[in-house]
Amino acid sequence: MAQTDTLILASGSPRRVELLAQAGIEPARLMPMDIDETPKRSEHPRSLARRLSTGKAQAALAAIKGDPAFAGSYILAADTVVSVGRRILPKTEMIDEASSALHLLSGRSHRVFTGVCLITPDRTVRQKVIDTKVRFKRLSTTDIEAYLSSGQWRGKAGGYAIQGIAGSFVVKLVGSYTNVVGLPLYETLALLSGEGFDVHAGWTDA
Ligand SMILES: Cc1cn([C@H]2C[C@H](O)[C@@H](COP(=O)(O)OP(=O)(O)OP(=O)(O)O)O2)c(=O)[nH]c1=O
Repeated sequence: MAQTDTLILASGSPRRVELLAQAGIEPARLMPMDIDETPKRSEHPRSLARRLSTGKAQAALAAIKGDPAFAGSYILAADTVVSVGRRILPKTEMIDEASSALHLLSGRSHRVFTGVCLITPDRTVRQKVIDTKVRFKRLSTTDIEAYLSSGQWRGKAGGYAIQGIAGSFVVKLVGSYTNVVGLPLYETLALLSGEGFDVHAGWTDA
């Protein structure tokens, strides 16, 4: 069975590292991949999450190609997309983007799609997209202004982080919580163990 020392996480997201650690998995290498995340015209959020997670994993594969140090490595990547209907919300880097996203999310349901892609040592490509339905309470002006000043929206799909203050906005969640944070743990571990990775290797007392 493969061990943790063969896992490359093609991500710079601290949340994804934390989520894997939560499941006792510590990647041997972090390889953030900078790819163009612009959605195609009228691209469905599910297809965008699939395409970007696969793109990140393939970019990491290209980066290690031919390097004997990485022979036998597994590459894991993910991409999280938030949508209201067919409308894809941006990963917010500017406060006005976050403000528009929060106004749009207020008092309604939205969906969070996370694509997960695993490339195995024999270069098999496995991918899944998991979606979670989330309903926010109606956000007051004070809620939104206070959230914006918290800065927790920075670098987050849809302008919020459910694992922080925005957890208090959620009136209903149907599906995987970890999927919203950025990596659906149940499905990711199933993918890894299904491809021969020993997901229990790190389940020792901390
Ligand atoms: C919706 C939501 C997103 N997020 C984060 C997860 C991701 O880090 C980010 C979505 O952007 P992504 O492009 O999926 O990931 P990233 O750019 O942060 O990292 P990388 O591409 O290197 O893997 O939003 C939360 O932390 N909490 C949430 O509730």
